[in-house]
Amino acid sequence: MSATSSATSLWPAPTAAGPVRATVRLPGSKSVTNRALPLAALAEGPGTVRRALRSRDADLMAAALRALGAGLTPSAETASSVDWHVVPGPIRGGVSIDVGLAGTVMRFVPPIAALADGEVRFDGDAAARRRPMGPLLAALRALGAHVEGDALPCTVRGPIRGGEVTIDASASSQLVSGLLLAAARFEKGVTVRHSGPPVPSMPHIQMTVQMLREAGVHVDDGEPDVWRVEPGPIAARDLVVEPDLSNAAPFLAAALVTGGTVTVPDWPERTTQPGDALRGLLTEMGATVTRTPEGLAVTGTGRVSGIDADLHDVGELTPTIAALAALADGPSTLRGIAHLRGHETDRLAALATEINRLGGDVRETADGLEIRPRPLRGGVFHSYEDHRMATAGAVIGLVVPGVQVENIATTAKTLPEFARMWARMLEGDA
Ligand SMILES: O=C(O)C1=C[C@@H](OP(=O)(O)O)[C@@H](O)[C@H](O)C1
Ligand SMILES: C=C(OP(=O)(O)O)C(=O)O
Repeated sequence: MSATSSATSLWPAPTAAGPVRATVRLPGSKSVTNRALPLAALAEGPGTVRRALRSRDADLMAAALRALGAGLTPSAETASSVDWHVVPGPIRGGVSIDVGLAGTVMRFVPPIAALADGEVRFDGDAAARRRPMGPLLAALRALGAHVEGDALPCTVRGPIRGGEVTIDASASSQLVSGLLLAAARFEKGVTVRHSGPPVPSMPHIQMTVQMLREAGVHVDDGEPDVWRVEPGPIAARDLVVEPDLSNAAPFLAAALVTGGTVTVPDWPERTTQPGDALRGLLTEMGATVTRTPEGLAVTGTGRVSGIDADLHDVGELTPTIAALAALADGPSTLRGIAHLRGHETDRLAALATEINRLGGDVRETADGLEIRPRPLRGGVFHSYEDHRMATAGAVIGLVVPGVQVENIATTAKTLPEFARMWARMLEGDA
C-alpha cells in the first residue's frame, strides 16, 4: 500500500522526557456533534447545541445543513469548540454538498436531502469516493427518493415517502444511523432491517437511538437488527455535547507508554460513546483507571501488556490500541474489524505498513491484526489522510526517537488542536 497524501510535511513526533503527568480537556464528540446538528436542523423550532466540536468533519456538517436551508449562528467560539444556535428551515434542493472525508456527513446528510424536492449533489475527497455508501443510496431509492450513483459522487432528489427497507449494514453502522436520524420527518417514518454479517459499531447506533428518543422521537429497537422510527416532530432542544472519548485515546495511551498519569475531565458517568471502552481496554493493557474528582485518571507503569480483543463495536479505537500493542511486552490479536478497510483509509493495511516500516511485526488477518512487538526505530509514519493514523504515530513517537508523522494536520478532521495539545501534555498540561 502506498501513502496517498499529497502533503509531504513531516512532524517530528516529540519523545517523552519522562512520565507524562497532565490533565487533558477534550473538545466535543464528533459523533454527538454530527447527530445533534442534523437533529436540530430537522426540529420543530430553534435550538442550541453547546460545546459542539469545531473540526473539519463538524464544519462540513454545519455547512451542509446551512446549504439545505438551516440557520446556524455560532457563539462562544474557540479553535475547537462552538455553541450553535440552530434555526430549522424548509429543506431545499438545488445545492452541492462537500462531504470531505466525513463518514457522518456522507451517510447522515443524504437522507435529509431526500426531504427536498430539488436535486442535491454530493461529493468529497478522493478517499471518500472509496467509502461504502451503496446500501444507503439503494435504501433511499427503495423509500421513494430519486438517486443517481452508488457511491460518491451521487445525487439525491426527494421527496422521500419512507416505509420499510432491508439493507446490509455490515460495512458501516452509519448506513443505519443515517436513515434513522432523518426518518421521523419521512411521511411514513422508517423500518430498517439489517440482513448480512453483523453490523459494526453498535454503540454508535445506540447513540443515534438515544439522541432521537431524547428529542421525543419514538424508536423501537426491541428486535435485533430491526429499527422502527415513527413519523412525528423532532423536539427543539438545548443540549451540551460530551467530550470526545475516542479522541482521548492517544492522550491516555501516553500515560501507559511513559508510565505517567493523564486525567480527562468531564468523562461522562454513562455514555453511548465507544471511547468509554478505553477504561476496560487500557486496564487490560496494564493501566490503572480511576474516577477522580478531576476526571478519569489513567496511570501506566511504562510496561504495556499485549491484548486479545474483539474491537468490532469500538473499531475507531483500533489505531491507538495497535500503536500500544506494537510497544507491548507480548503479542496482541485485534479481531472483528474487517470493516476498518472502508474507513478513512484501509486502516488494517495502513497500520501494518507503517508499524512494519519502523521495524515492527504486524500481520493482517481476514478480520484484524496480529501484532508482535519488536524493537522499533525512527522513520516516517504516513497518515493516509487519517486522523487516527496520525495520532497512532504520535503515540509510538513518545518512546521511539526519530518518528516523523507525515501530515499531522490531518488530525483537523476531528481535533484541530492535536499537535498543540500534545505539546502541552508533554509540558505537563493541556
Ligand atoms: O456514527 C458515528 O458517529 C460513527 C460510527 C462508526 O462508523 P463505522 O460503523 O463505519 O465503523 C465510527 O467508526 C465512526 O468513527 C463514527
Ligand atoms: C471512522 C471514523 O470516521 P468517520 O466518521 O469518517 O467514519 C473515525 O473517526 O475513526
